[in-house]
Amino acid sequence: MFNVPSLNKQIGNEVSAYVDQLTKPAGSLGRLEQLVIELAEMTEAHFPTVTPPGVLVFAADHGVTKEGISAFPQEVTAQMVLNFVRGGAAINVFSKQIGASFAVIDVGVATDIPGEDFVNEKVKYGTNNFCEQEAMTNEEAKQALFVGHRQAKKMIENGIRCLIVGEMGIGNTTTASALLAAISRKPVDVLVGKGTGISDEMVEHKRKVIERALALHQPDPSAPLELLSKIGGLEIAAMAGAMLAAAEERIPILLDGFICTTAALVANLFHPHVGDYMIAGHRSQEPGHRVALELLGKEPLVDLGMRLGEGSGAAVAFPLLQFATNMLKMATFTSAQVSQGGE
Ligand SMILES: O=C(O)c1ccc[n+]([C@@H]2O[C@H](COP(=O)([O-])O)[C@@H](O)[C@H]2O)c1
Ligand SMILES: Cc1cc2nc[nH]c2cc1C
Repeated sequence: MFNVPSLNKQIGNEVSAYVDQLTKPAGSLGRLEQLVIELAEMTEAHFPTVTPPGVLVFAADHGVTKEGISAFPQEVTAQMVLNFVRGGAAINVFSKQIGASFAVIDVGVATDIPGEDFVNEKVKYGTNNFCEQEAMTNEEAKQALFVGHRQAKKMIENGIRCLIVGEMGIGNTTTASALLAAISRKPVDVLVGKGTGISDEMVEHKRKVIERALALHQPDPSAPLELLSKIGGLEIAAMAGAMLAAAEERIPILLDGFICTTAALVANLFHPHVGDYMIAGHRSQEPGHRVALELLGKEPLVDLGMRLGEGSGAAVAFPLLQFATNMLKMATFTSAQVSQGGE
């Protein structure tokens, strides 16, 4: 279904050798050196660039909110979409700062959203409550996946060089925790957290809600579309689709927090090479994020105690990618006539 190329390790080796010729002790720019090599392997460019970046925010609702698992009511999803449209959310401000193209996509908000400055690709008016029935049909999961795929392809055609995938969906830390429990086979209590800010008692209730859903559906991670249809979210499916599209086009993907990284794991179930095109932006406070990052084999660039979502943590980490690529503008020992050190 998806066609993701392998990394170009040869170009990586060539850039690695060039980085060692720059006027600095070998390895002294630390992780930034590794980053520019990874970006070269992804993009097949000796001088990779990540600008301009693009930010896609997928919004959808979750039937499981009926179980009382969030600190906020469901209508906040639609209200925040309007806030994104008007430019008032954190990701709007941060996107402007990093010069990103920005789009917000309704892939499954529970109500109709007035106005036109957003992409209306609604697949369904929110998922069903997965404690009682499947969240959506296989067909709906596939539709949502391809909404994300199309939106990312469009942004890439318009020239973005790095993709940030954000989300908005009240209840989606419950959905992401259920997906991660199915994928990692870890007990729910090590994954589940406070999301938007619930009490310890509510976290305990949230754990039971997720365990009920897992017992009902017995989801199998070797069948990712079924996994999404049983216990997924429409925005999570779309995020996975967007990541698959970016990897197909050799566009680096900068990951955000817990929900985004869970979507990344889902994308990896569709194609094992997608993860090669991902860089973890930040570590979210949600406990499951640590597990998701470990499973993906990624170490985040920053850890600022953030837990917002929307793509905000990735946007904050983005300038580090610019530092990494700009490193290649340094002089070499030869061009600057600086003596090289020995052993
Ligand atoms: O990205 C994260 O790590 C993250 C952690 C906690 C909460 N969120 C955001 O908060 C919402 C989900 O929280 P909740 O409590 O309603 O499940 C959703 O809109 C996410 O964007 C995001
Ligand atoms: C206000 C608010 C903003 C958000 N942005 C992403 N998730 C969110 C959840 C809430 C509640």
